[in-house]
Amino acid sequence: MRALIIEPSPTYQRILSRMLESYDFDITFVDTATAGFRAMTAHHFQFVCVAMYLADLTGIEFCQQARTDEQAKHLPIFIVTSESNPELLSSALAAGATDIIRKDDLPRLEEALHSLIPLGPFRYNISGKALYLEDSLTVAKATDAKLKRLGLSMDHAFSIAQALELLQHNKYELIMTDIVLQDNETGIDFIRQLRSESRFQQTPILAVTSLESVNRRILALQSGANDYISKPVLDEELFARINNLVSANRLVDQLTRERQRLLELATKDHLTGLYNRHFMGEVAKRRFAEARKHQLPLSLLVIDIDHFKQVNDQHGHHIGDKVLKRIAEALRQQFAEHDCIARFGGEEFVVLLHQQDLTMATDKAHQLCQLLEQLQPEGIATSVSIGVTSLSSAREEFFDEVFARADKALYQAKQSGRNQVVTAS
Ligand SMILES: Nc1nc2c(ncn2[C@@H]2O[C@H](COP(=O)(O)OP(=O)(O)OP(=O)(O)O)[C@@H](O)[C@H]2O)c(=O)[nH]1
Repeated sequence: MRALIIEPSPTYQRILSRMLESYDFDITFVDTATAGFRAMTAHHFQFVCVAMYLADLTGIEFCQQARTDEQAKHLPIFIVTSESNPELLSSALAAGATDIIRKDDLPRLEEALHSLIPLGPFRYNISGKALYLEDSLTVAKATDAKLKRLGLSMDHAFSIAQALELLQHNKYELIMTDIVLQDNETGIDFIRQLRSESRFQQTPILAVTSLESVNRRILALQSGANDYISKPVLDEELFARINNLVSANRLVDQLTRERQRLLELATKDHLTGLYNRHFMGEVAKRRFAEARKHQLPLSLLVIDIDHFKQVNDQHGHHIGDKVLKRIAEALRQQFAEHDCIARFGGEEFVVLLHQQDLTMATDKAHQLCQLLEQLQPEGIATSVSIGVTSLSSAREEFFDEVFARADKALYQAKQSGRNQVVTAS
């Protein structure tokens, strides 16, 4: 990594040198624009800092001249100055300076370098794999080398079929596609195909288009590409666009995971992973309304472990927890996904049986009672008592009322000796 500093003041040369030394730059110091141009012909620099006033040119004139040279057209050039005259500063930007760094605000140079220079100490924080659909092996190889410098390894596909095959077996941080492909295929078809599948809805897609094809670029974006880059591809632009795409996608991933975590915390019981009482209340509201509206059956089981206090007392709370988890697992296996199962508290569980009438619900309750009697979680003989009821079709009922009826049935099951089902209509 080479940097060029064109600075006549030895003091500022020292200050800049000290500031950049931790970044392991190979720095060339010169004190005139002429010497600067000479150095730029001899070496390739990653960026240049130039003072505003030099013996031969101003920093503004230096920028103007540098920008006429093809090699230095896109080179980051920072004018480092004590000047604060806004007109002077805006003419520096107009002349092609990348940024103006005030001498009393030098840390801004570091910030600017972080966003501009993709290599060395300023390497983007990217890793993983990219897929590139490109029918030219030469272009693909050159891109592979560039992506390696960014920290991405690249798989290359010549055709859409090959790309889709690779996507079956690999996870990619980024998908790049050329727009014009061989055999009447286009990158637009590929992008549309990807976006039609839910698993690729969020994957960042970068379209690679030729400079003049504005319509294709628009079509690529309309088809679902997140961004495009035009050929001939400039390294710095490619790095910046990829970095933006991959970082934004990671942020979305992170937020999605966090949202999922918060949702779990709010809706699930932390010990068993079953829904909690609050969530069951919310689901019940919707299911009750739906059942009333369409005259559908709906039933409720209230399940309570018998003499659970003895399990805790004889085997310890820790084993009691394991028993609760094992019973929760059995409930999950026993009921369908659309039946809402919740731990209501302590050793009590509630199941909302979707579109099942009282007879069906009672059968299920009996099966469950037998299953749990045989389960012997942690080698401990356990049983449950179950109260069953259904939503009345004759009159409007709400959850609390139906729950109270099932709970009363459960109480009767306990009173009648436990390990049994009582049905209330
Ligand atoms: N291990 C464990 N025990 C719990 C938890 N929540 C509640 N309990 C225990 O569950 C037991 C419930 O006892 P009781 O309400 O007397 O009921 P029971 O012993 O099951 O008797 P019956 O319901 O009448 O058959 C108490 O000992 C509580 O401490 C929990 O999260 N983990």
